[in-house]
Amino acid sequence: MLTMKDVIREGHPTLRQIAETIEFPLDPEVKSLAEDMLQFLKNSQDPDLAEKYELRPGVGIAAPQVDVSKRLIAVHVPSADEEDSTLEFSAVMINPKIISHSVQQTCLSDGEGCLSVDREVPGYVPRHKRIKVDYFDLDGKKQSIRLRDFPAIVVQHEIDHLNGIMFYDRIDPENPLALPDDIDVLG
Ligand SMILES: O=C(O)C[C@@H](Cc1ccccc1)[C@H](O)SCc1ccccc1
Ligand code: NI
Repeated sequence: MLTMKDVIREGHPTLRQIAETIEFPLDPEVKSLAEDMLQFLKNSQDPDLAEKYELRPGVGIAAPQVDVSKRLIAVHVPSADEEDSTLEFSAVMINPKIISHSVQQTCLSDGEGCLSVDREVPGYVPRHKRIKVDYFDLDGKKQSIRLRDFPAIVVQHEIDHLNGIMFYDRIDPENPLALPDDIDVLG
């Protein structure tokens, strides 16, 4: 199982590389890593397992964060409504590509963090409010989905990792708390 010791931290060169496109048929090692990444997120959101294995809670993770420079991400976003246990969005995405997006932007009111960054970096991270993403699933089937708000933010954060981009690269260095016009602040 993946734990925090497998997660590389900022300063490691892999986090600044452009990850390689994954070829099909899928290498069994890639399929196994994908499953481990999704399981890591589920474990990290289980209070008992997170405590037992000292996992930071995560809603997304990209293969470069475990030092595998391939275009593979996992996302596991629980439903926003505590009462409603149905999941909001959970997927392994191979070669994900944002094919269209809204002009309108969004951001989290508390900014963002990263499993590969062991420090607070204050500031708003403007992202597309709505996105259409094409990707391949573990069966090699092409998927095309539309996301908005928090799930969209998570997927953009993870796809950034495939392109060597860290969330703080998107914070305005002159004024981290500046809000672009018409941005929708979440949470
Ligand atoms: O480092 C990662 O890629 C995982 C991040 C992804 C993420 C951070 C900020 C905003 C959206 C996605 C971790 O999930 S950070 C921990 C976390 C947990 C719950 C909600 C937001 C962030
Ligand atoms: Ni991150």
